[in-house]
Amino acid sequence: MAAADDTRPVTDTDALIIGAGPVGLFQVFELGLLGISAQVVDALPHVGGQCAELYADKPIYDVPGLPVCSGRELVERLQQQIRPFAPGLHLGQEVCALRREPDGRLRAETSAGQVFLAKTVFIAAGVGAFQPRRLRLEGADALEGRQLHYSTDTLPDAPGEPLLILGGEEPAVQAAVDMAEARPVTLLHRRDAFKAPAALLARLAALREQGRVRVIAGQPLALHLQGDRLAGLDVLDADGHTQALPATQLLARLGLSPRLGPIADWGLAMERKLLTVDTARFETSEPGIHAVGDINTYPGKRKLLLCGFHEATLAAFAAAERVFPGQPIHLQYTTTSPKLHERLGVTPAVD
Ligand SMILES: Cc1cc2nc3c(=O)[nH]c(=O)nc-3n(C[C@H](O)[C@H](O)[C@H](O)COP(=O)(O)OP(=O)(O)OC[C@H]3O[C@@H](n4cnc5c(N)ncnc54)[C@H](O)[C@@H]3O)c2cc1C
Repeated sequence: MAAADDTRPVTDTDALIIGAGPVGLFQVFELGLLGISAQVVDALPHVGGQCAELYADKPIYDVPGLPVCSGRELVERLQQQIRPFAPGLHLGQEVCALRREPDGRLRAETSAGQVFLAKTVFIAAGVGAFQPRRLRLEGADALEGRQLHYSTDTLPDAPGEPLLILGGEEPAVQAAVDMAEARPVTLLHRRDAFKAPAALLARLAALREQGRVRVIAGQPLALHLQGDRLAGLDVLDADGHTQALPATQLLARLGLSPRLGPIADWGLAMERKLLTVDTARFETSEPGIHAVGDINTYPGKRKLLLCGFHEATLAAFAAAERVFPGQPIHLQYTTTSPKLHERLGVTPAVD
C-alpha cells in the first residue's frame, strides 16, 4: 500500500507496458485494436529496444511482408503503426516496483517517481533495462551526478569549464561535437580511432583542427580527489606511461548494457532469468501480468521478432477479457471491420 502522505500523482490505465522495444510497441497496436489504451515505460530515452540500440543500421530479413529493413526503419514503421492509439510514452525511467493493490489492480512505480495503477500489465522487457556502463574506478560512485555524468542531462551548465569525455563510439563523439560549442573538450579513448557515422567523424576532425577538441589515446586508471571533489584523472597512455589529466567534469559515454534489475524481485515464476508463461494467454504466474518478447520462456520459445509479435496478439486478447469482463471478445479483420477502421482512423476506399 502507498504511504498515507504519498502525494505523487497516479496514472490510471487499462494497460501498462514495461519496455518500448519492438514487441512492446506492437503490444500497443494489438491492444489498441481491441479498444484498450496503454501507457508505455522504457529505461532508455528513446523507443526501439535492441533494434534501435544494438543494430539500428543493420538489415533484418525475416519480418513477414518486409523483405528487408534496418532496425531503425522497423522501429519507425512500428511507431507509425501505433500512432492512431496515441499511447502515453514515459521514457528514460525504469519500472522498479510492481505489486497488487487490495482492489486487484496492479501498482507500478518508476525510478522517476511516476506511479501507475493498471488493470493489466505487459512485461516486454527483452534482455533487461539498458543502463549506461559505469566507470569502474574507486570513488566514482560518490561523484555521480555532481562531477561524473552518464548523460548530458545532469551536466552543469558551466560554459568555459573544461569537460573530459570518455568513450569511442557515436554517443561519445556526438557529445564531444555538441559540447565543443560551449567549452573546451578532451575526448579520451583507448586508441585514436572512433566508431561513428562518417559525417560526425568529419565534424570531429574539423573541431580537432580548430583546437576545440583534443583527443587522447589511453585508458582511465584512477581518479584524483581533493576531499570529496574530483580534481583529475590518471590515464595509462598508448606507450604505457601514466599521465595525470586535470578534470573537474567527466562525461562517461561507455555504452549501454542490459540489466534484468528489479523484475526478478516481483515474485513472478522464472526459469534461467526469464519469465515463464503459458502459450494461450502469455500470462505469468500472476493473473493479469503478461510477459511477451525476449523476456519470456515456454516450450519451443525462439527469441525472434515474429514470435514476440504473435505473443503480443494473444496476450492482448487475454487481457481484453479482464478489461471488459463479461463482454464477448470477437476476432475482427482490419480489412473489413468498420469498428477497427474507426479505431485506426482510416477510411478505406469503397469499390
Ligand atoms: C544484433 C542482433 C540482431 C538481431 N537480428 C534479428 C533478426 O534478424 N530477426 C529477428 O527476428 N530478431 C533479431 N534479433 C532479436 C530481436 O532484436 C529481439 O527478439 C527483439 O528485440 C525483442 O524485442 P523485445 O521488445 O522483447 O525486447 P527489447 O528489444 O530488448 O526491448 C526491451 C526494452 O525494455 C526496456 N526495459 C527492460 N526492463 C525495463 C524496466 N524495468 N523498466 C523500463 N524499461 C525496461 C529496455 O530498456 C528495452 O528498451 C536480433 C538481435 C540482435 C542483438
